[in-house]
Amino acid sequence: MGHDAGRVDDDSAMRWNGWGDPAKARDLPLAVRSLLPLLLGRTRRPEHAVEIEDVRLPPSALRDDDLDAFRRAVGREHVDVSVEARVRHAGGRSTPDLLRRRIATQDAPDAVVRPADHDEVTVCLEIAGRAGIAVIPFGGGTSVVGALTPERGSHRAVVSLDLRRLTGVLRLDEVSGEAVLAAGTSGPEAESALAAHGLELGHFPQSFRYATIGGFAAARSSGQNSAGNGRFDAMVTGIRVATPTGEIDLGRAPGSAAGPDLIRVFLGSEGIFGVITEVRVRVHPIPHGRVLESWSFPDFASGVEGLRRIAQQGAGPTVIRLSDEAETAVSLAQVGRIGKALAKGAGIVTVYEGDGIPERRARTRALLEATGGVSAGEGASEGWLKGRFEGPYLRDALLDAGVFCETLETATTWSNLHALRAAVEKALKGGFADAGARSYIMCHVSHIYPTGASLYFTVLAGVRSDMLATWEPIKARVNDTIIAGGGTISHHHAVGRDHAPWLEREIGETGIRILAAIKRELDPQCIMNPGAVIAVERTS
Ligand SMILES: Cc1cc2nc3c(=O)[nH]c(=O)nc-3n(C[C@H](O)[C@H](O)[C@H](O)COP(=O)(O)OP(=O)(O)OC[C@H]3O[C@@H](n4cnc5c(N)ncnc54)[C@H](O)[C@@H]3O)c2cc1C
Repeated sequence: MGHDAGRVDDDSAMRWNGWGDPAKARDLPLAVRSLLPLLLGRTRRPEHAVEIEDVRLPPSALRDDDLDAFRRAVGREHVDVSVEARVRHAGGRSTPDLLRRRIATQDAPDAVVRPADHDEVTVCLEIAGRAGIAVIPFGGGTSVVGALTPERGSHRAVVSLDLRRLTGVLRLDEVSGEAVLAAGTSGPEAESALAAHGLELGHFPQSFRYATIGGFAAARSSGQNSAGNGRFDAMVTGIRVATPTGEIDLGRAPGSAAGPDLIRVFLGSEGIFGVITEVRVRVHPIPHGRVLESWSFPDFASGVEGLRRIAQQGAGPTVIRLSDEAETAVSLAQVGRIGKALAKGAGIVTVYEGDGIPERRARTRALLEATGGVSAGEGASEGWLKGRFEGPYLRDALLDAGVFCETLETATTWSNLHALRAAVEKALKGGFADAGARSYIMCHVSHIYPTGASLYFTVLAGVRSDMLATWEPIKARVNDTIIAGGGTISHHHAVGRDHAPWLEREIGETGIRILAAIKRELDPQCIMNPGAVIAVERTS
């Protein structure tokens, strides 16, 4: 399969204040522009966003001796205090992150430091520990939960430790189907290096082109092929981490009863315990053959029933994605067609890759037909496949046009899925209505398990006042609703700083104490990404 491979290891590959390839930035397509007034009423074009040259940052708080120490560790050219480098590492790619990039006065890390390997990472952590400098590991910079916000904690400065020089397949065991990948390897780099051996990892989040292997592990990512390949956690068989108090290298056997599984401690750790430098993953032969089929359901509920049966009976598509009526109506799943054709009901996209496609497809078809689905040919699935990494470009164009656009996600059991979806939708609609804004809420299910599924919401709103100030209380209300409604605070975007205040309500006070104790042991000075996942005051 083609993976749109390409190197993305230099900063300029990503638009500094938006998504993706700067050359692909574009205005809103006419069809979308005509649709918006119908959905949201009149919107107000915001002020022009600032250019990077006009951004004002506080001067770097690092001293010459700090910079010299980092330069000796990684090489002079790999320590950068320029405004451009600092701004490019000032946050992730959530809508609040992008809104913060649109104003002139910003905050940013005091320097960007780029180690080349595990040993250089270790030395950087030693320097930071001795000097009392906070460190934020930086992979692809695609976090959408505030995990890269330059928080200093109790420290005088913070550096962004950019890991994209740690690249490549470090070891390959073709007999066992395992590869050790350097943590800064991007999705396309990993797939093209494996493809040279006829192998595939098969992890394709929408951020695939920019996000890194270490970031997938640190944020417990889940990709579009999760129905076939599982979430990223499930692909990880080993991990190497540099922490401020020592190294840990885990995962010597495919199954083990040697105490609690410490690999899991680092999956989802978002840089708070140390820096993941290597990830061992299971790989499989590149699948040959791909079959696409789209389905139309009378409504979301019958589509969900089809998905539940597929998950519980192991029918076997590689990708399955169900859009609700609102998402189907505007063809959100097919980026090139958004707003062009208004469709009814709820649409499902299925993709099959690999062996045994005819049998897997026949099983899936039988289950979807039994729950009210009608096959709609390849069309919508082809459209989805073609545009599956392009959707985020649209958000920039919407923000430029004065339309608020953000996504959020959760997961719950099948029996609770409809209640949770309704509650989240109500919280979103109510929140925007209270702020005097019309909103359009869409939802899809794209990760399924025998016991439940994810819910992924895309929100558009005609916010006429300050977008960030309007969104923050609505997001808090939605988080409250998710926790009260039995959902997880994140199915795959992780915790970062945006969800941290809600984590305790999910894992309990004892859960937070366990995480804080691990952090105190590995990072006693709390230099590692302070304030992400657990509040700084819980770790001291
Ligand atoms: C448009 C868009 C679409 C997205 N689609 C998906 C999707 O489909 N599925 C999905 O799961 N997520 C998705 N995300 C979220 C994001 O891409 C994932 O969380 C991804 O795993 C982050 O990887 P990264 O390399 O960019 O990490 P970063 O954003 O750089 O970092 C994320 C967190 O991990 C830490 N970190 C990064 N690397 C390391 C390391 N080597 N060691 C220790 N800590 C580290 C950082 O400090 C930070 O706390 C999307 C984001 C965007 C903007």
